[in-house]
Amino acid sequence: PIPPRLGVETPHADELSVLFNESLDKWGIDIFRVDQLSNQHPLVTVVFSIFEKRDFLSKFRLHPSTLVNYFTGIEEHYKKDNPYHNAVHAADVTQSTHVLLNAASLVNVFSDLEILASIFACAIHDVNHPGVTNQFLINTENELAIMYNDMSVLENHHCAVAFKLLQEPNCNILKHLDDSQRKQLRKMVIDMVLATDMSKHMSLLADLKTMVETKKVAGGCLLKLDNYSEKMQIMQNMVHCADLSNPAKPLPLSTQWVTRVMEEFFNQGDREKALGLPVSPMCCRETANIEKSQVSFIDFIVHPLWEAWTELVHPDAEHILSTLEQNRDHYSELSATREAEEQQ
Ligand SMILES: COc1ccc(/C(C)=N/OCCC(=O)N2CCOCC2)cc1OC1CCCC1
Ligand SMILES: [Mg+2]
Ligand SMILES: [Zn+2]
Repeated sequence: PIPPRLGVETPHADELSVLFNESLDKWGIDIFRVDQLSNQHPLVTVVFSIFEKRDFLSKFRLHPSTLVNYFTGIEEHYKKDNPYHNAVHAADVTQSTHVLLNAASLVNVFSDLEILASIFACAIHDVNHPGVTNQFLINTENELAIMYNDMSVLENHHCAVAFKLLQEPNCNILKHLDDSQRKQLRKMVIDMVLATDMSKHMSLLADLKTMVETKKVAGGCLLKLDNYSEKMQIMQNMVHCADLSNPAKPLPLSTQWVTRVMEEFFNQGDREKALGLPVSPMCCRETANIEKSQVSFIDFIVHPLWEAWTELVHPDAEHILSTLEQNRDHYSELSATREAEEQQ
């Protein structure tokens, strides 16, 4: 059967293709609307449309039905009842990275294979996420923590599931890549997905800052990226930025992500309480201060990262950084009024 032009069968195909024509390359596309219009296949349609737009089907001789088959399998392995870590988040991170790759100062920096690897990594980066953190899996001696010896447990699992699925019948989208390309892609995808483990955040950011400093010295051109590790550093930070981009999106999108991530945290807190385990930070639905947590998350993690990224790709990400700063002030004002109310 010939796959539909958007990769998915939906009664809203016309509306969805208008939305993509207008906003697939834009920061702040309403990814929740993509989820609705695509009949709850946001990841398949986002990946398929980005690959079409970048002409990857012909560049890498990807077969449309194999592509739809594989990413439908991946999408099905994202747990629909996770409030946050579901296929909509994967579609969001994938589309966000697609936009970041279009920065003027990144043109000609990455090869087509590196771009394919980045988009692929985003699409699979949280596949089969159980809706709890690495720490929870470690504390409960979950079979995944035993399997991966407590090291980047979730991120190792996401990679393994994604590459195992490639071996299913009619799923091998990389069939027509040569062995060297396939080996390079596999290594790049693993390097990027493992870098989405929040425990790597501080070292990733430190390296990014160093690169920005030296780049400034080297007259600001990014073309100096000749070795693998420097290029991979940029790709890892790009995917990490996309993974932490919720607070830098237009407020109506950002607030929906906050509600979803808190719901997932609170579910974990409920389970920790039921197991007699100490409840993790921000996971107690009785005591959590949602706005306050977002303000510190932005101040200590997200803003420093986006500040460094914005400097690296100056001036292409200025509007993203200013949206982040506006949103931060919004949460800060909300948290102040909430505190004032609680005083009365
Ligand atoms: C929209 O809000 C958030 C979005 C993303 C994240 C994080 C930390 N993403 O990190 C990458 C994925 C990851 O490793 N996680 C996923 C979340 O749980 C920890 C492990 C945290 C967010 O808000 C938190 C912090 C302040 C109140 C709740
Ligand atoms: Mg993750
Ligand atoms: Zn993620």
